[in-house]
Amino acid sequence: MSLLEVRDLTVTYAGGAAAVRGVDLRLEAGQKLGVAGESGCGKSTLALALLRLLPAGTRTGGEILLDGEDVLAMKWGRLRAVRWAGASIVFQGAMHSLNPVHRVGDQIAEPLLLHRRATPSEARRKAGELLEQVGLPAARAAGHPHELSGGQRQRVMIAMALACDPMLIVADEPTTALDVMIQAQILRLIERTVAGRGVGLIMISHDLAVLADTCDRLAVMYAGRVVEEGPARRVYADARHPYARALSAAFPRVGDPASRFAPRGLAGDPPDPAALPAGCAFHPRCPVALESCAVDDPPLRVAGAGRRAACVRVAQDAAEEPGDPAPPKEARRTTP
Ligand SMILES: Nc1ncnc2c1ncn2[C@@H]1O[C@H](COP(=O)(O)OP(=O)(O)OP(=O)(O)O)[C@@H](O)[C@H]1O
Repeated sequence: MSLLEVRDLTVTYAGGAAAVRGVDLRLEAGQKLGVAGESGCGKSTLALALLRLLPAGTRTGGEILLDGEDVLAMKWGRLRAVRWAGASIVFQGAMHSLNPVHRVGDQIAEPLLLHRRATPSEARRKAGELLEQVGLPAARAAGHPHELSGGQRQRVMIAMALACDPMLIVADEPTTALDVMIQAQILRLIERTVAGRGVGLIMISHDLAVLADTCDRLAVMYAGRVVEEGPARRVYADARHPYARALSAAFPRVGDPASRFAPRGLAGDPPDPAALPAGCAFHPRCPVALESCAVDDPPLRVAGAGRRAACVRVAQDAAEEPGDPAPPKEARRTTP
């Protein structure tokens, strides 16, 4: 049994925005899965859905099996027990996630008091240990969030996420608000933390390069769907879906002078999730779209060893070259 299995997940906001559409994902214990995509593609919605933190009135469908148990079907009491202890989330802006009026140590101790039935002195001691594990002096526990830098606050968020030894950590743009040096430190901290404990990690970012460097596998989302999924470095270096290829071309590669000349960005904007185009949602922006793409919306299909992509052209090539096909030649020439 996988640590996490997401089956045909759909999320529709009260106003009708279909933010996540039929997402299937799987994560094994100790594995790191990156989820990438442009702003508005549904990454944060997916993260919130995993812990059932979506706003009231949002409709969900499908299954989110965490260690075999469906998060979407859990009774309220069970769900409360699973949050922090089964799965925890690290959000982007730690200043907004931490309570400004409470001491840092008390905030780390709170999940321990609630979920681990720790005594106040045990929880305080553990909070100090957790701070040291994320590279902060235990004495920082006595401080308030405004006394810490952005990077230090993000370390506190990671300490909180670890407090109850969850099986799964979901990190939603954990380093986006930080400068590049601190970003690298926090990424290494997350990697070490996950590796040392064997927990699963889902890391969400618009930055494919960061995910390729940090994660084992990568899922690329577009308009609420996963359009490509596979081993992280291979998806980054040689994406099969035209959107994933455009996204990876938007990030220059160190040591690859040719990539400096790769076209940046994609023409047009992602579609409004409340008014999606017919067929493949990417077809109006796709440089290699066929006529049928305005009608057909292909599912994820095998696109090489351990890889899947949702593009009619990839499916054609996969049929011609079973095993590990090259990306469509025409598409490669015209990378957007
Ligand atoms: N509470 C909400 N009510 C209605 N629509 C929402 C709500 N939250 C998000 N959306 C819409 O759902 C879509 C997906 O948003 P989401 O925040 O999941 O995307 P994202 O990929 O995480 O983007 P970003 O990187 O900008 O955070 C967007 O079109 C967004 O406007």
